[in-house]
Amino acid sequence: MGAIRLEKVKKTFGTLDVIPGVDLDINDGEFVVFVGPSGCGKSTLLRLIAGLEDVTDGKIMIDGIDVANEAPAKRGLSMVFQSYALYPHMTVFNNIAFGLKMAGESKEVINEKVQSAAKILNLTDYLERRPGALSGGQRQRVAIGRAIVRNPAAFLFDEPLSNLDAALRVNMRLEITGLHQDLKTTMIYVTHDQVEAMTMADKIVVLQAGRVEQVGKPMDLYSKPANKFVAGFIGSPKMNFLGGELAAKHGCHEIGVRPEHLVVSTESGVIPATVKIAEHLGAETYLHVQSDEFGAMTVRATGEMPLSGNDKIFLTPEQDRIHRFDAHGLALG
Ligand SMILES: Nc1ncnc2c1ncn2[C@@H]1O[C@H](COP(=O)(O)OP(=O)(O)OP(=O)(O)O)[C@@H](O)[C@H]1O
Repeated sequence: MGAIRLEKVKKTFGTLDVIPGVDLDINDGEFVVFVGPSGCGKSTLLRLIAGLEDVTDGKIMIDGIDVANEAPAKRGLSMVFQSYALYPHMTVFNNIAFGLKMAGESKEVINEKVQSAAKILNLTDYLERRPGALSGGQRQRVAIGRAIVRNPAAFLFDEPLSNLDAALRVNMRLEITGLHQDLKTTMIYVTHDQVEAMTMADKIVVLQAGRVEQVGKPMDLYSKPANKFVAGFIGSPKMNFLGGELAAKHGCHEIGVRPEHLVVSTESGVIPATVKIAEHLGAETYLHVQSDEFGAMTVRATGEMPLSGNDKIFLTPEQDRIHRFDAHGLALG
């Protein structure tokens, strides 16, 4: 089991109100991603769940029991850190086995669990090496192995991939998603990278300044963001926000149009613009353009797009892809 519920969880550091009050339900077996900009409180929220920080107020329920005042070891959760936190003088086997040895497990049980985790993580050939002789991705897998053998109610990941290079990050992302599919254990994953959130999560929790801005499935946040913050944070490149008469025509303060929802024409359209930079990626092209009325905008076009700097173009938002926002930045239905 691994259902986690936060009830009015608050955290202050001295006079700093980092988490003013969060309510959240995480279902057993769910992959939940906490995402938000630097300093929004996502690591703090994870550390509160893990018990590495004490709550100022509120309840942390794991399978119906409030663990807010329990020691970390009593919560049945396993945390995987960005820094791996491996013991450099121990072999991979002993690093993975460490927690089990401390818990007084028998040699047979330890061997069986370590071998089984090593198999899942493709580490069988590396069990006798020390962490210094491993790649970053392999070290990360050892850290995950150490979490797996404890058979936790939930795995907690704190930006586990941010020390890895871009290609390895994509690989490890797939490995962790695959691991979740195999183990079906609750996972809470903290990242500032909305691409990781979109690709890995069953459920995304978008945080800003310690507040939950929106909770939902990745594609729901993409297609129905609750406000401008979520609209601008989820999706890449970022949504364009356009005010003025165009917004007034749609009965709102501002409209939001994603770069992939602007139709590009060299002949006619709603928004005249000048291409500043065209980034040709092969399958798609990012156009960074300037409009007299709306300023800098980004457009994502697919197919052949033989455009370059200073070309004059016209952009037309796809009607059914327009997001409408009021003066407070809240989405209008
Ligand atoms: N021990 C502490 N004492 C005082 N302030 C802290 C402490 N830990 C965190 N904070 C503050 O709480 C806020 C949230 O920090 P937190 O690390 O949770 O953010 P984050 O969203 O994980 O950011 P990042 O992506 O940069 O790690 C920040 O303003 C931070 O400076």
